Amino acid sequence: MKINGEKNNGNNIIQDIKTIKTIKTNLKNGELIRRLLLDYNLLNKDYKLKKSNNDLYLPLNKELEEMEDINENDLKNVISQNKSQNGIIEFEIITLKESDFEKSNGKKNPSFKDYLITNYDEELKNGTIAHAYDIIGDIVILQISDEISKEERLKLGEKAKELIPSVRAVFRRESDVKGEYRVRDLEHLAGEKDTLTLYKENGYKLYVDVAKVYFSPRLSWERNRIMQKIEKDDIIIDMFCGVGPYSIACKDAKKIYSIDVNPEAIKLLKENIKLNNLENKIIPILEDVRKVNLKGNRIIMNLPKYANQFVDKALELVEDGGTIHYYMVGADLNEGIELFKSKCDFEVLESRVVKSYSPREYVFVIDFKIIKNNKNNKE
Ligand SMILES: C[S@@+](CC[C@H](N)C(=O)[O-])C[C@H]1O[C@@H](n2cnc3c(N)ncnc32)[C@H](O)[C@@H]1O
Repeated sequence: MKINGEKNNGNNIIQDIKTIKTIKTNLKNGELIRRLLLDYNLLNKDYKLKKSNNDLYLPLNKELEEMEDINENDLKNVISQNKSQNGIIEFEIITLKESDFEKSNGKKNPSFKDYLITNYDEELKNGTIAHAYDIIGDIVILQISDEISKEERLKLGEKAKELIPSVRAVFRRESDVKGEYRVRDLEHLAGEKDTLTLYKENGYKLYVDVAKVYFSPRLSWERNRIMQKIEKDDIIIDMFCGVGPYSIACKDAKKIYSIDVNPEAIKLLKENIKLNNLENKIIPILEDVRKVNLKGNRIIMNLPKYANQFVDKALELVEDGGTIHYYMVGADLNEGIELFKSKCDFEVLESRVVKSYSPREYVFVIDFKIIKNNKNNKE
């Protein structure tokens, strides 16, 4: 990152000072924050941590600025919510000069992103190759357009395998998520062809088969937000559970009903329930949610593209006074609010952009507290 291009007192020398976003905390909380940053792949391993008196400085990845789904506030929330044994974690996010840090290893390999920037500048600019990629367990999924030749795609796959740490297999997105199961086609580029992996986030683990089920690591921040809202008496209905990331994030609730129509997702959900010792809490249901008859006080509707078709069903499932976490795709979240206005009385507890979806559309989440469910009262 280059900022501060300054003219030097008439000498006309342009000075580029490389800076690094950094977390400053005390030594006592340093280890906890270091582990959190590693979990989210946000610790910049090119530099050594810096100690000064009682303070520790942890350099952040430049990804923090590049990724549209993580912002500084999200990071602050996640850290604040992980209370240390002694209570509140004190920290601040500051900007330091690169020269304030010692390089961790002078002979270090370039990162995959550095490799892309050096060799594919044009493609990054015209969007045929993206900076961003997903890491799910030990599988990497790149975003490379069909316009890039197969030979070049395979070469990029091999480079990603070489330069991204702990990678077993590299694929590329061959289509958008599609169909009822919301699964995308993948092209294998390098490493093993096995698509099953073990993924960790927010203190739980998940088996994910990237070729058979929907899964997005970019929602881990959002799941953390939901996790913090769970009360011990909550009855959760996860209407579109997939392999269960939201259901498992709700593990402090009393009971969680997890529904999906994809048999592969429910098969993995059952494994994930065992993996996280939640057999007595989560009830997996392989079914079209339209056919399910249940009641809960917290409903999770993570099917953003078609959420508007399932609002009546969600209102049938929710108790009066309960909450619906409504994920939707659109240009403006008022589209969702207007839809609910025609069906029930509610209060909006919280709303936010979760991630961008297309050049003009976003995935939003709106937390609706359902005060009076007019539709059910009429029936
Ligand atoms: C966007 S994915 C979300 C999965 C999961 N919540 C997650 O975050 O990984 C939506 C899920 O809804 C499921 N689905 C689609 N239509 C459904 C229906 N009518 N009833 C139940 N599940 C459905 C799909 O199979 C898919 O797994």
